[in-house]
Amino acid sequence: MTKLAVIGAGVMGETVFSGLLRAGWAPDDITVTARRPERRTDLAERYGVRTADNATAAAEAEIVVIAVKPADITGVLDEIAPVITPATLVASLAAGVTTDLIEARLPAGVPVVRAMPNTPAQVDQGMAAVSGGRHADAAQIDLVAGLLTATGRVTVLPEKYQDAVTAISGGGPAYLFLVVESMIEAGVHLGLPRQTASELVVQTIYGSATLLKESGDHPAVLRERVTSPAGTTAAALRVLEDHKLRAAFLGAMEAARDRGGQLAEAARANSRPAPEDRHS
Ligand SMILES: NC(=O)C1=CN([C@@H]2O[C@H](COP(=O)(O)OP(=O)(O)OC[C@H]3O[C@@H](n4cnc5c(N)ncnc54)[C@H](O)[C@@H]3O)[C@@H](O)[C@H]2O)C=CC1
Ligand SMILES: O=C(O)[C@@H]1CCC=N1
Repeated sequence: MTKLAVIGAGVMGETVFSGLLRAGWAPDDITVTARRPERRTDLAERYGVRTADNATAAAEAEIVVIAVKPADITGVLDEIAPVITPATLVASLAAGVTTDLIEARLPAGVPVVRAMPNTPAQVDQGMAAVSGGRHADAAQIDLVAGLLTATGRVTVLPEKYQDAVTAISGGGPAYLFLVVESMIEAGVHLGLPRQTASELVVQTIYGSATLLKESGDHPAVLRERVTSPAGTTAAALRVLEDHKLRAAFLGAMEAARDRGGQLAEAARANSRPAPEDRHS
C-alpha cells in the first residue's frame, strides 16, 4: 500500500490520517511527526501509527502531507528537502501558502498539491478543495483528492480560488459554531435551561443543514417557508438585518481571504536559506 507521512500531526493532520485509518488504511503505512514527544507517543498509542522525525518520515513516504501552521512550513520544507525527490508527492494543507512557494523550497520537479480540508472530516462530513502545482499531474491531484474523499467531499479547483475556499469551507465550521454558541446563549437569556437550549439549537442546525442538502432548494426559499408575514421569524430576521448580518459575513470572508495572502507572505519572509543557496 501507499506509504504516507503526515508532517505536523496536530488537529488537521490527525483529522486526515485518522480518516484514512477509518477507511481501511493500515497503521503501518502511516508515519506521523509532531513537535512534542508526548504528542507523538499519544498518537502512536491511540492509532498504532509509526512516528519519526520529519526527514525520516518524508524519506520513506510516497506521499508527504504537510500539516504544520503556515509560519512553520519553510522550516519543515528545509528539513525534508534533502530527502524528497520528484517521485515523492507533497501535499500541503497550510492556509495561504502557495504551491510555488513550496516548489521553490524543494528539489526541481517535485509534484506539489495544495489542499484545504475542514474539521467536519472528523465525522466523515468534510469539505475539501485541492489544486495542483506546476509539476503535479492529474493522477497526482486525484491521489490527494482520493485521500480526502475518505472523510467527505472533495472538489478540484484552480489554485487561484484557494484563499476564497479557505475563507468559506476551511474556516466555515468556526463561523457556524459561533452562530450555534450565540443561539444557545440567547436561549439561556430567554430563560431556557442551558441543556435544553443546546439540544434545540444543535438539532435545528443539523436539521436545517440536512434539509438544505437533501431538498436542493435555495436557502432563500427555505428561509421564506419559515417566515410568516409579520410573524415571529420576520421579527428576528429584521433585527439580524438591522445588525447587517450579510455585510458582516461578506467582510469576514474577505478578511479571511486576505489573511491567507498575509500568511503566505509571512511564510515567505521566514525562508532560510534561500533555495538557490541550498540547492546549488
Ligand atoms: N484546523 C483547521 O480547521 C484547518 C487547518 N488547516 C491548516 O492545517 C495546518 C495545521 O493546522 P492545525 O492542525 O489547526 O494546527 P495544529 O497546531 O493543531 O497542528 C500543527 C502541528 O504541527 C506540529 N509542528 C509544528 N512545527 C513542526 C515541525 N517543525 N515538525 C513537526 N511538527 C511540527 C505541531 O506540533 C502541531 O502538532 C495549518 O497550516 C492550517 O492552515 C487547514 C484546514 C482547516
Ligand atoms: O484559521 C486558519 O488559518 C485555518 C485555515 C482554515 C481553518 N483554520
